Amino acid sequence: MTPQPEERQQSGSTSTDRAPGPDATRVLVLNSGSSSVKYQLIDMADGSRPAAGIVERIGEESSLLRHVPQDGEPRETVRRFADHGEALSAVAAELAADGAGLDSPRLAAIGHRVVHGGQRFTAPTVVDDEVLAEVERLVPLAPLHNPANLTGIRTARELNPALPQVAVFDTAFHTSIPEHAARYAIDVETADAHRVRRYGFHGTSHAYVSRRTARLLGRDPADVNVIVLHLGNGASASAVAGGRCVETSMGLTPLEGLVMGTRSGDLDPAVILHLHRVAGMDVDAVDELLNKRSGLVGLCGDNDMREIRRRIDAGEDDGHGGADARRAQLAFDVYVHRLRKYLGAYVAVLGRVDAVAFTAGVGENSAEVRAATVAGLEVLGLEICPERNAERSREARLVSPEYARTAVAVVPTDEELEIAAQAYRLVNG
Ligand SMILES: Nc1ncnc2c1ncn2[C@@H]1O[C@H](COP(=O)(O)OP(=O)(O)O)[C@@H](O)[C@H]1O
Ligand SMILES: CC(=O)OP(=O)(O)O
Ligand SMILES: [Mg+2]
Repeated sequence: MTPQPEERQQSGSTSTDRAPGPDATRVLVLNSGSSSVKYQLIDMADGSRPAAGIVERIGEESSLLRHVPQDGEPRETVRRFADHGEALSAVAAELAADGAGLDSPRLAAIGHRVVHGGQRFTAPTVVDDEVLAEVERLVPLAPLHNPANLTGIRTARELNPALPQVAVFDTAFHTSIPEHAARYAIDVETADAHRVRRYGFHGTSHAYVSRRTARLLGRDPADVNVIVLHLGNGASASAVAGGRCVETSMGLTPLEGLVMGTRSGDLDPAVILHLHRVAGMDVDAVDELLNKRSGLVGLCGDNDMREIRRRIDAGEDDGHGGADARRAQLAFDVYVHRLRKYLGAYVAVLGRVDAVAFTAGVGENSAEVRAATVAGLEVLGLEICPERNAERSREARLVSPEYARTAVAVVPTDEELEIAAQAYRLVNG
C-alpha cells in the first residue's frame, strides 16, 4: 500500500518534480528488506557518504528510524510505520532536513536493491511501468523481498517522478551460470512452464567482493578464480571464474544452500512431503518453518553468531550443566560442516582456486567460523594464519600465511557502493 498524500504531509515530506541538476553526483541507495529499509546517500564524485540510516520493525506496533548524517548527531524517531511507503516518506523528510531531499539537484538517481530479477534482468535497469510489472510478476519467486522492493520504488517515484529510479538485481551477477549448473534435474517441461531453475542471490555482494579480492591480490579480475562466502543473516557461496559467476548456492529462492540465521538451506526435498503427509503441516506452515524457524535459530534458539560463540565459550558454566553450550556447539558445527562441503565442491567446480574470500557479518567478524571452515584443508592448498585471522580490522586483508598456495581473505562487502556505482554509470551513459 502506498501512503495517501495527507499521510505524506504528516511525515514532513512533499512530492516534487525536479530532475537532477547538470552536475548531480549523488545516489541514494535503498535496500528494502521484509521489515526494514536500509539507506545510504553516496556521492560518487568523492566517495563520501553524506547520510545513512535504517528503518526497522516496519508494520509492527512501533518502528524505529535511525538517521545518521555524516556531519551531525544521529537522530532517532520511534513511531509506527505501517508499510515501506510510510517509512520511505519519513526517510525522505529526514534527508530534506539535512538539505539533501529527493528534490535536491545534486541527486542523480535512486538505486534500489531488487532481490529477484528472474532470467530477464542481467544488468541494472532504469525503472519504468513495464519493468515494475515484470518485477511484480516475479513476486511468487521472492515473496519476502520483491513486494518490499516494489513499494520502495513506487513511493520514491511518487515523491519525485522526475528522478531516475534504477533497479539493481541480486540475481543479475548469476545469469552467467551455465545451464548445467542452473538446471534442477526435474522434468524440463514442468520446470520451464513454471520458471523453476536456480537463480542465485546476493549477486551484488559476490560481484563486488570477487573484484575487490582480485585487487587485494594485485591481479586483474579476469585472471582470477575466487570462491566468495557471503555469511550474513542470509548466506550464500559462489564460484567466480575470471570475473564471471559459474556456480552459487542459492537457487529458485534464497532458501537453498548454506545454513543461515533462520533458514535451513539444503535438505532432502522429501522432508517437505514428509512434514505434510505425516506431520499434517500445510505448505504455509512448512514455508514458515524452513524460512523462519530453521538454520541456527532452529538448531539452538539463537541466530546471532556472537551469541552462539558466547554460549559455547560459557561451556559448563551456562547455568544448565552445559546443555546450552552443547546446543550452541551443535549449531556451530552444522553451520561449518555445510560451509566446508560447499567449499570443497567449489574447488572441484573451479579446478584452480586463487582465493577464498569471507564476507558479510559472520564472514568479516567471526575468526572462529573462518578457522573452522578452513581447518585441515591443506590438501586443497588452504591454510589460515592464526595471528592474521585474529586481527580486528575493517580493511580487506589476507588471513592465509605468505607461502599458502591459495589466498584466504577477509573482504568487507559494500553492496551499497556497488549499487550506487552501477546506478550512476547507467544514468550517466
Ligand atoms: N563480531 C561478530 N562476531 C560474529 N558474528 C557477527 C559479529 N558481528 C555480526 N555478526 C553476525 O552477522 C550477522 C549479520 O550479518 P549482516 O551481513 O549484517 O546481515 P544482513 O545484511 O543479512 O542482515 C549477525 O546475525 C551476526 O550473527
Ligand atoms: C536474498 C537474501 O537472502 O537477502 P538477505 O540476506 O538480505 O536476506
Ligand atoms: Mg546483507
